[in-house]
Amino acid sequence: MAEQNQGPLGVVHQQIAEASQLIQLPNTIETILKHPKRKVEVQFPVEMDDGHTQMFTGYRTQHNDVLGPVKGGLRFYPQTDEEETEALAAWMTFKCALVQIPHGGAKGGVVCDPSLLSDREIRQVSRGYTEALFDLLGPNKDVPAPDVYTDPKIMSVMMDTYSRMAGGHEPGVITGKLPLVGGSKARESATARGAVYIIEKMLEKENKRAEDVRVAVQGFGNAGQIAARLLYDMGCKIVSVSDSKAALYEENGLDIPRAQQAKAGNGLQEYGENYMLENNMDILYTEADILIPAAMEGVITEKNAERVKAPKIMELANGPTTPEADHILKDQGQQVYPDILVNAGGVIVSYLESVQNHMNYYWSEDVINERMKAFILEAYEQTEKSAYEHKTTNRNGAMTFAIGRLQEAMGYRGWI
Ligand SMILES: NC(=O)C1=CN([C@@H]2O[C@H](COP(=O)(O)OP(=O)(O)OC[C@H]3O[C@@H](n4cnc5c(N)ncnc54)[C@H](O)[C@@H]3O)[C@@H](O)[C@H]2O)C=CC1
Ligand SMILES: O=C(O)CCC(=O)C(=O)O
Repeated sequence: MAEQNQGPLGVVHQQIAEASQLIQLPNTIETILKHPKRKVEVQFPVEMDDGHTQMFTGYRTQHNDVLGPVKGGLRFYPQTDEEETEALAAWMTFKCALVQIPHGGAKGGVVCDPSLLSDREIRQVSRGYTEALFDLLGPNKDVPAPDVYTDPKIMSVMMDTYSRMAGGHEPGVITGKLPLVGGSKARESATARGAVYIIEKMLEKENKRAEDVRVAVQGFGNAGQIAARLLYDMGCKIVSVSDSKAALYEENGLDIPRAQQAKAGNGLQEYGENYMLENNMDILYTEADILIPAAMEGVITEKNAERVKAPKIMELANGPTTPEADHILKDQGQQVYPDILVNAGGVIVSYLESVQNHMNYYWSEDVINERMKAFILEAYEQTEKSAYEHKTTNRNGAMTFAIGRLQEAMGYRGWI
């Protein structure tokens, strides 16, 4: 049954309800999982380059900390709001539980369009947000990280602001920093690489060659662009890529290094007019073996799920598929690999970054990739095993496994 709220919060509540029903979860636990521990809205002033002062609004939701300090990204995005932040924080709780790292879930956002801000203004927004939330953050409380339109430079400035206020070096307060100031190697590519490890394993199980696999990737930022490049380097045919302004399509496979060059220049459209899809969203309906939504929430809904042709949908974005669309895709025989599994490489390496910060000793890229691979492939096996045992979808498989761990921890800690 569809819940009234069809935004991201309605989506995550429906996902919790479906999984809870499958494992006959006690009502109290389902209720706890539908309510964040804390959500805050902050307003802070920033002096703009022209001398005037502008107020900015920021959000942070700490969803559930039964497994450890809460953790989750921060987006600088004009349309971000309290509801989106709360939904994304809940997904972080289930993601961390699924991949078995000792963290709870959180998420944050600042309402702004960084493409309209100078570097100095972005830095001041990062400082203002950190100052406003200082009391709630900390290596053992809440550890933010990058998400949409935020990057390692922003994370480094936030770490600097927190450290100054705390009166000592505190690298573990935030992850996704630049390596020179305590960031982990391999964090920038981690979200995409985690998904690629799963795809490699899947191809191995199905006895398929990368060269025979056609992939479409929606979103050409940290997650999408790096995934497209890693899969291209592996030999897959990347038939379509898109960002917020343009979508490219080439039946025989795009030249991804050339697309990256175009993106770094004037935009994907620079790749060539002949390759442009008329409508950006048409990327979702291309003939591909794997569709990777890697941009925003709610792009596959009951309105367009019937048009999606790819037999496998790997959710590199958070929340791209609504529950109604999930049901349509299942009836059409398509498999959706859920966000809390597919994009977990990012938070796994973030966890490894905080471990390195606590030790003050840093590992090589190979060590980090190998450790992340072990975590994510274990979660992949658990997802399929749980889906098989409950005769259900991979999303419900992942959610029931994660909820089972949360339930057990709540019991041990005496919450229930
Ligand atoms: N950065 C990370 O470590 C992680 C990111 N994610 C998720 O991955 C998704 C993408 O995040 P990032 O790549 O980090 O952000 P990003 O800021 O690096 O890139 C976002 C990309 O999405 C594109 N985009 C925005 N609206 C679009 C639209 N309507 N159609 C097509 N493309 C559109 C933008 O043009 C840009 O290329 C988000 O859902 C995020 O929550 C999930 C786990 C970790
Ligand atoms: O790296 C992290 O801590 C969180 C990344 C994130 O925001 C996500 O997985 O959605």
